[in-house]
Amino acid sequence: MPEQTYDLIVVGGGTSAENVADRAVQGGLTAVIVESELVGGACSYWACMPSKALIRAGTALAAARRVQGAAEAITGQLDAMAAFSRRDTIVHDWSDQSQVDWLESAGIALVRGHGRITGTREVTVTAADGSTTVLTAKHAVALCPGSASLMPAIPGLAEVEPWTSKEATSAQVVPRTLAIIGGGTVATEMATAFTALGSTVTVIARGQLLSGLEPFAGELVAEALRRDGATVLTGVSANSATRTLDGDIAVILSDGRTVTASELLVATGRVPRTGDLGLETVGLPPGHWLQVDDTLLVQGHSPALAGDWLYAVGDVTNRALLTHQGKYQARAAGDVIAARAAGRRVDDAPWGAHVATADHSAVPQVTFTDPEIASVGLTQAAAEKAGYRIRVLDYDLSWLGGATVLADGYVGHARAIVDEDRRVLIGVTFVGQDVAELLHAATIAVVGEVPLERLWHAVPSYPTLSEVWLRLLEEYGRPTGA
Ligand SMILES: Cc1cc2nc3c(=O)[nH]c(=O)nc-3n(C[C@H](O)[C@H](O)[C@H](O)COP(=O)(O)OP(=O)(O)OC[C@H]3O[C@@H](n4cnc5c(N)ncnc54)[C@H](O)[C@@H]3O)c2cc1C
Ligand SMILES: NC(=O)c1ccc[n+]([C@@H]2O[C@H](COP(=O)([O-])OP(=O)(O)OC[C@H]3O[C@@H](n4cnc5c(N)ncnc54)[C@H](O)[C@@H]3O)[C@@H](O)[C@H]2O)c1
Repeated sequence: MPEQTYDLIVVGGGTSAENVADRAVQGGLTAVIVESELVGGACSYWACMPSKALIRAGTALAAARRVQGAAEAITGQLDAMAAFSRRDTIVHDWSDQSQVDWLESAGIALVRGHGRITGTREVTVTAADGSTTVLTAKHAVALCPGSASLMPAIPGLAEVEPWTSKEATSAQVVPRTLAIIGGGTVATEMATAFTALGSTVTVIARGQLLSGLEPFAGELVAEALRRDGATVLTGVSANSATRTLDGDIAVILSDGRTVTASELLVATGRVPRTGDLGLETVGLPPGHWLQVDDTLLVQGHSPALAGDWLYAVGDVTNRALLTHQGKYQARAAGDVIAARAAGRRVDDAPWGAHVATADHSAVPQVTFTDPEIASVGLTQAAAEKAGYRIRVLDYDLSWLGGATVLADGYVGHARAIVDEDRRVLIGVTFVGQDVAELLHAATIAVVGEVPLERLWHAVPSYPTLSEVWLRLLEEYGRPTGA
């Protein structure tokens, strides 16, 4: 059985893993990544990139339709096959060669196969042909196995073999009719994509759409999906599923209705890929999310965890299931692993170089529906629950000169949450066409705890959507200088 030794072993080869390894190597360590499928992970091949590629054809067309003069030039239909082809190019036809080349250029070793912890600082990799390699880490092991689709225990569901996000994002045909169970990010984004591609879509959501965000976000998205021909059912659950004689899937709802569709997508959240990771060998329960501290060290009471050697990064921590947030955690983890290995000072105070402080209070997210949703920090409800003394600022984006120029009949809304005790922003949400690129300014304001008085000096250009910043400040009231 071959054996290899590295300073750092990273299990999983997604975006989080790549960034942990890269930072550790830049910090002077040797690192190996263990990957059982495609280097680059979910984001590149089954999640962010293909889903955004599928959505883009529809939103580009819709944007042109909203500009008199441009709309007249649209004489044909959206070409779904061409959209699939563009998606295939964007995911490199599911080849990870370019990412493998990048690993090599970054000085990171790769072992293909399924990794399992088999002891303290030890990972055994089983390759596709059954052969095994034992890897030993001098300093640390970082677990980055990501997450998988949650399949709820609905009678008949497994038997009808529904799509998960993986089948939806890699689809090669447009289903005539598509039912979607779930009302979160995947459900609303895929409803947006497949409605534009030509499916007749029915969303089955047990609550309101996008219930973790400001309520107006889900309401505007539901309104837009209905306008575009989708059916959005809220406050109903799927009780069972079955195949009909003609091969369709029938979903029986809690209110007695039946939704029949040629495909069914289940988009009800994620589970950690920790069931077969060897966690039991170090006293951790398999199948659970991994608890970490802000330096991404796995928390637990087992003596096998002594010596600060086991880290977890990305979805598996259940902190914020987003590519950019996993990469942020990874930069901190890679740097702190290198610092601890070299006996250098660890900068673990809040907002220090070696901690993922933003996970708690400033997570940005764009939901690529039409209208888009861009949000960071706390919603009004979350801020109230956390006990902040807040003021809520609302503004209708359609009143902006920038919106008037951007699109005829622009629909959108902004909300900012002010912490009245510190007079800083703790949450911002924008909903509307092209608001994604507004988000980073909000993230900087929240992370930087920029006083409202200073924000008056950040002058937005006219006529752009960013003038919403001025309007929100005016809603709050201009400082008098008295
Ligand atoms: C449909 C969809 C769309 C999304 N869109 C966005 C978006 O637009 N923006 C955004 O920020 N986030 C988005 N996300 C979330 C984003 O995809 C994840 O947060 C991100 O991919 C997580 O990265 P990760 O490195 O933690 O895990 P992953 O990317 O899942 O990587 C884990 C890797 O580990 C490998 N692996 C697992 N176990 C083992 C093992 N034992 N041995 C060897 N290898 C193993 C897997 O094969 C996989 O390649 C989306 C998610 C979905 C489902
Ligand atoms: N643009 C983006 O950044 C983007 C896009 C897609 C996914 N993601 C990430 O991927 C993660 C997974 O997305 P998701 O949409 O699967 O999860 P989610 O948590 O966003 O939504 C899950 C939905 O399923 C519903 N649900 C849960 N259990 C159910 C059940 N038993 N029956 C019926 N409904 C049920 C919930 O009420 C919720 O509406 C998210 O956390 C998100 O951060 C991000």
